[in-house]
Amino acid sequence: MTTVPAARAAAGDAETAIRSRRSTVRLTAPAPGPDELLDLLAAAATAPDHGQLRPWRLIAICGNARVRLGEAAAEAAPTADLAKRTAAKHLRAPLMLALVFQPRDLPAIPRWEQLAATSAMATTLLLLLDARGWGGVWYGGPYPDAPQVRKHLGVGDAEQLLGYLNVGTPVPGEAPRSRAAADVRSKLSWLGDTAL
Ligand SMILES: Cc1cc2nc3c(=O)[nH]c(=O)nc-3n(C[C@H](O)[C@H](O)[C@H](O)COP(=O)(O)O)c2cc1C
Repeated sequence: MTTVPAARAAAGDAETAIRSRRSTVRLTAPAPGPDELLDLLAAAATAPDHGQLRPWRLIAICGNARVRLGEAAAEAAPTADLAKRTAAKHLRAPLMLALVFQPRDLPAIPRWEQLAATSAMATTLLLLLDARGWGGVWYGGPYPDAPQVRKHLGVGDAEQLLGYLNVGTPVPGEAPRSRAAADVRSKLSWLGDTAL
């Protein structure tokens, strides 16, 4: 049985991990391998999820597969310059995790709840990566809805690409970015007696 002090210590660890997490843009090799990724994913899949639908899947893209995906995305760019920049964006991390949303048509669990569950899983995964010393950042694109990208990744008609989690090792020597505390006072209102 977990004792109260032990539970408090664990909560402290979790809070420290949450408060210190930052997205890492500058990433290098290595990235977590298949076994560690599955382990992390199993932990991330514990995020709140109405009905435990897990309405998502990930496609891990590494090595030359990033080049080929970059070429497919570049086809969607309107200019040659943007095409070049788009292709380069696929080489910024050793591992890209394409996040594919798979909503199901269920009256009791609307699409927005399934999207929220998917987002909760993704942010939990980023937090776990950060806590283990890996770096990660969520990008919405490039061109997640482009037919070339969808076809290349095999995104089905009923699915939606929610961008990529770029994953790898934070570039050594970069100072951790500090974070200004958010002023959330205007974000919380109460109804009822606050003397709890
Ligand atoms: C769904 C989603 C998509 C995002 N897409 C982009 C993006 O395309 N480009 C970008 O610079 N940041 C994007 N961000 C923001 C970064 O992932 C990151 O959260 C932001 O840079 C703040 O850094 P922090 O997580 O350390 O606070 C996205 C975030 C989310 C949740």
